[in-house]
Amino acid sequence: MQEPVSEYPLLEKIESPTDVKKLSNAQLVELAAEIRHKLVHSVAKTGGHIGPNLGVVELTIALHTVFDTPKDNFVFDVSHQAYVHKMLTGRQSEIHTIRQYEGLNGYMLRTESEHDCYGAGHAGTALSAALGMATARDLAGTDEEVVCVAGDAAFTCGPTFEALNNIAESTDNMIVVLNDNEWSIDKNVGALAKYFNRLQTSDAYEHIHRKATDLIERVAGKGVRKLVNRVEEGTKGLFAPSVLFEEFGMRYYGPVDGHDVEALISIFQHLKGRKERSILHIITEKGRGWEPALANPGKFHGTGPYEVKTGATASGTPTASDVFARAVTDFAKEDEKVVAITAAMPGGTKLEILKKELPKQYFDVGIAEEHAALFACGLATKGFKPFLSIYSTFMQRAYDMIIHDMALQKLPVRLCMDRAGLSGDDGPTHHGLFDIGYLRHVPDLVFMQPKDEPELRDMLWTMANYEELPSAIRYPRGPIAGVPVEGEPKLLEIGKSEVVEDGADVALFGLGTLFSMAKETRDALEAQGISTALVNPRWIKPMDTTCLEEFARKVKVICTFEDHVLANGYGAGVIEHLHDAGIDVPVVRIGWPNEFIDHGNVPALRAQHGLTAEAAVEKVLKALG
Ligand SMILES: Cc1ncc(C[n+]2csc(CCOP(=O)(O)OP(=O)(O)O)c2C)c(N)n1
Ligand SMILES: CC(=O)[C@@H](O)[C@H](O)COP(=O)(O)O
Ligand SMILES: [Mg+2]
Repeated sequence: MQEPVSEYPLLEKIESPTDVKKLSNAQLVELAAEIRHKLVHSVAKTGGHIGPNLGVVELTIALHTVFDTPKDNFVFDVSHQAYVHKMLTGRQSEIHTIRQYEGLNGYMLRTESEHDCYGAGHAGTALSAALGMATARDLAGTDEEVVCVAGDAAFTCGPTFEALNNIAESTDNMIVVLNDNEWSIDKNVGALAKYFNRLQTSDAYEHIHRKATDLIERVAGKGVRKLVNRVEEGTKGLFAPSVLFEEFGMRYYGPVDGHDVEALISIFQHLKGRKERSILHIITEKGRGWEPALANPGKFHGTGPYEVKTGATASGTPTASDVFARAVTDFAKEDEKVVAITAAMPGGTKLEILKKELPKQYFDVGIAEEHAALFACGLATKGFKPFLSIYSTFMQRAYDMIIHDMALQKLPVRLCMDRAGLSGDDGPTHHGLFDIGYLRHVPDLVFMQPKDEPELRDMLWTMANYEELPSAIRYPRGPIAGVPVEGEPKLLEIGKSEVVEDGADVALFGLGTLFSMAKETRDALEAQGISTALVNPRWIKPMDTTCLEEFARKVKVICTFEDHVLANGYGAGVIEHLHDAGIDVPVVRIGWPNEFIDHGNVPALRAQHGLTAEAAVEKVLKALG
């Protein structure tokens, strides 16, 4: 019987980079087409970073054609664009499991493959890590190549510049690829982005680009030196980036077409073994090869499942981010002192709403969370009301500024931590499971979490009117409880919990997103004749100790619920306080173990780690004896 004709005849034979090296240039072009087709159709089902990965197909093929991982090291910045690398390093048959529970991680992961020399997920780490690897190689006297791939927005990130400043003093031999597609998640921002953009649109670039491409066609495979010297001569002095990077002690090559696999192979063959600090500036298209992503690079930077034909994605219940951005925009309409800041995430935080309606009160500072926090402090000293919206996990970058600049000076910056709690698909680099731990102990700061959408808006309104101290709020990825927001926001009393149901045997304190789980737990306990109180704590700090002590003196067991690790979380604070108050009541806690939680869908991970009403009932009954 005839073998079925494969859709991916070349890709299916790629079990390792060795197989890539066997292909002719023409076959590599064909392989690129197969990879794009596979990516578009597979990510359509799983969701993921389709746009960035479509932009690096030729780059990744060329890298694996010329260099030899795992001996040579590839360090990708963020590594959200490493799906192609995974496909070429023995994982193409598993790419349909990317970001799925117990499937491939959406980022590079040292424990997933020997070809993944460095994990990531947060931006701006690649140059420094690659520099450390290059320096280690020099000290060890080995000869592997270290290649760092960083996007244009990675160059808006502080650590990248810290590495650039240090590179010439650390190694003489490293290759950097600047993958310039003009996009971060939104259009890239800042002086350097404008600079790169001018470069790409200048006549000189067109001239050089044509010449470089013509030359490659004529001399590819022969004296590549001629080609690169010509490009180098052609660009030296013509383009500021070459001056900029040469000031950092790096030899600048480019800009060249990042989709011309033959040209890229020629240039990498030239760069390999030159033992110099080089930066190759390539120009790519985010979403290349799939019309919906090309038309909307922002939407398809990272997306849920979509229709291949149209790019249509499911529209769901309003998310916490929608409620946040709508509320802040409404406040800003009434008060010109209300401003909002994002660190390159206008889409994810939904501050694109404010950007559209009140652009003067909107700021995108690039992937620069530390700077964003300090920028907000400066605004607050002049009487402005800055809402700083940064994902919980990325707010970790601004930890020192929160203590040293905000709390110590009592500057009323409003910290809005989106994606607080388990974020799911992105895995341990993105779960917002540590922010209670890194804020609960900071003096002179108030910190809250809403149980539903209307309370989220009430809390934001309370923050807008609170000038005494910095304030922080945490809310999850997606909807909170799916409760519609109506009417006008209410001011809440700071430090005052909401007692939803009274009870004499057990008291449940369900913080924020897990309030609904606490409610479900109460129903199950009441069904067993156990009188159960249900409290919406609202405030992580100042904790409502009056309410807590009142129940602790009355009931037999207290159970806390939080979408956070248990170590140094909300429940830990409850235990600390009751201990200090000399009240000896058993406290059981529902929350994440103090481990890094894998990627996957939230219900499966909650079930795996005991964040369910059933588990809570079991813990309470056990404590009741
Ligand atoms: C510290 C940090 N802040 C924000 C993000 C969110 N983020 C992920 S990728 C990205 C944009 C990356 O743009 P670029 O480096 O140009 O790569 P491209 O996606 O364009 O290939 C951002 C802002 C992050 N991963 N890490
Ligand atoms: C790679 C990165 O850090 C972002 O693209 C992140 O994946 C966005 O997360 P959300 O999908 O939760 O907005
Ligand atoms: Mg980019």
